[in-house]
Amino acid sequence: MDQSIINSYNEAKKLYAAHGIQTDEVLEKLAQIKVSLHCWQGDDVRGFLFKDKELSGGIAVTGSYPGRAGTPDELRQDLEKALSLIPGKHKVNLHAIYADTKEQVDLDELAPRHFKNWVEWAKEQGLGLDFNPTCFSHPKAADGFTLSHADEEIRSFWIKHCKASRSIAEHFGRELGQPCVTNFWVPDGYKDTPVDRLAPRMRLKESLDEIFSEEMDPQYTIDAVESKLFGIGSESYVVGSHEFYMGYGLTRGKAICLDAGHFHPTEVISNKLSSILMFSEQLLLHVSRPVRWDSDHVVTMDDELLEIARELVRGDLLPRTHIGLDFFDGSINHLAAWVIGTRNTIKALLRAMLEPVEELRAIERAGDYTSRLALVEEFKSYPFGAVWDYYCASQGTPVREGWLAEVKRYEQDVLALR
Ligand SMILES: C[C@H](O)[C@H](O)[C@@H](O)C(=O)CO
Ligand SMILES: [Mn+2]
Repeated sequence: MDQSIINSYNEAKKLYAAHGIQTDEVLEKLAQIKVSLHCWQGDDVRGFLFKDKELSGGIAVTGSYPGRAGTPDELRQDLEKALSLIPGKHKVNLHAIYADTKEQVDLDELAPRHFKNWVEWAKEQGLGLDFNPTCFSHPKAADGFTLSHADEEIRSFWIKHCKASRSIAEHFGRELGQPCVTNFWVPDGYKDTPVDRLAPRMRLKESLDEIFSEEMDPQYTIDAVESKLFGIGSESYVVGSHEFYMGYGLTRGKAICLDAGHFHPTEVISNKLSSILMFSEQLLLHVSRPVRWDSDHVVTMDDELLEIARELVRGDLLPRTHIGLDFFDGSINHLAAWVIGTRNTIKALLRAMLEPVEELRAIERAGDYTSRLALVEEFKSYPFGAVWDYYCASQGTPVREGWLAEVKRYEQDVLALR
């Protein structure tokens, strides 16, 4: 390792130690945290099963940056490259449409064999896998309804798909020796104000109860349910609202998934973590960045990211929280998006771990809000960068923007040839 990185780290170490923060221990803890990289950033949410089908479900990717993955092998190659530039050992989050098979198979017939190559690859790479049923970009989701559809035939198709997804997830968990988080998100909703808000919600509840009727070992798979406020084409009403899934998750023992882009523009998920985890065993996060709407921008080091990280660290909520990413930007290099968003998420957690939490808590309890504000603000310019650089180097990953040259080289040697 470069001596200047070690020297800067040692200087930073002393400053943090003066506040009772042991940086070596912090880095050991940080290395244990897994972030789930969403495969769909790699190909603009197209998948491989129905490549010609337009993206639907009220979500949108903009941009036409060249080089996106067009085959499972390309996607895995890109993920490997991105992961080599991110410190730590992580997970990859798959959607059902990313099945790697030559069979012509519809979503309701998917089985673990269609993901064999993914499992083999994850084993080789020492990665965990997470999973999602894909309830969009399919003719049976064309009118915007899936699990809450009024047509029984369509509803059962989606129930079958979700059940199949759970079996695939369980298989992942068994094979990889770590739980696969299966996230259920459906786009169902109305463009305009509905007359009957209740009936679709009753149907969604029934569908979910049916999907979860088979008990599965949490050692292998953990179910999560994701709410949304609105989507394109479901501006006035979303069946699976926050209140719906709060109730559902809490009464059924399912993890609640909070996507940072799924709330009102000034509403933040960081303020929800301590409440939800008081009543729920586990939580799934979709770390994203909404810009005026659920735009799924690449995660940056903004106030909300830092606040999410602080909540997880200060409340000791990390052991019960699964951290997933959810953004898709087609206007920049697809790998760079993963690297920037994931490195920022990990770096935010590090920053939060490098705050004098106990000292701050005592100050707050004593009512000394002046010192609270002063210390929190001063810590923003403590040398966390030196600790981050040391961490990246010790994990064998590029320091600072060193990763960018590697992405550019990869773009020239690999992506440009696609
Ligand atoms: C593709 C994802 O499942 C999707 O982004 C979902 O998680 C979501 O957030 C929809 O807005
Ligand atoms: Mn999401």
